[in-house]
Amino acid sequence: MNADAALRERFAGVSVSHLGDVMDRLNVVDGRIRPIWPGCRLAGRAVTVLTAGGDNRAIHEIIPALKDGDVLVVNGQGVTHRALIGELIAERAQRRGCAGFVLDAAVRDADEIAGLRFPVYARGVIPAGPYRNGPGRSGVPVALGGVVVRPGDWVIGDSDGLAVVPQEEAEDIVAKAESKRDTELQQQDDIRAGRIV
Ligand SMILES: O=C([O-])CC(=O)C(=O)O
Ligand SMILES: [Mg+2]
Repeated sequence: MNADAALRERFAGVSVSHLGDVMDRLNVVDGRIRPIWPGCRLAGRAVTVLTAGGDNRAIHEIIPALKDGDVLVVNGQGVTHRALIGELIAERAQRRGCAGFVLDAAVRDADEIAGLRFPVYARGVIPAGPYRNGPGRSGVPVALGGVVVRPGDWVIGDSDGLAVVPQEEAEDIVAKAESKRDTELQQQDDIRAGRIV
């Protein structure tokens, strides 16, 4: 297993709440960017897109470059009256090994994406389709629900929401989150055994 795959597995084993806690409760994304199907989980490194509201040209352009474990992070200006992606774009990305999408924007084809079990987090769901005119950029730092995401940063999602882990600190942060998880598991045992009342 390469280093990224090993880290991905460790991130998948901790909760987003614990990751937020060990980053001083910062680096947690606006809670209005939600998983679009129940049980959705996500861990991978960011590939970034900045696009005009309601326009997915830059997303189409980046899909063929996606690699195993990438998370596509899109700043779509928070626009929720037009969907930037749907089932077809999702399935193309999934077939390239993409770990999921996170959009500060809306999406569509929610049932079909749930059927793919492809992790997608978005600010909204709406049937209205996108324009494809541009402008857009990729590979730049983007804002995601109040947090800066640079290409290569880790993005972790569970049912509570999303956290962004700076790439330089990934090992340190995941180790602290594992430690917090283990401490709380012990506390849970103590509660169940009546040692903590
Ligand atoms: O039409 C689009 O570009 C978005 C969409 O519904 C899909 O990817 O299935
Ligand atoms: Mg569609």
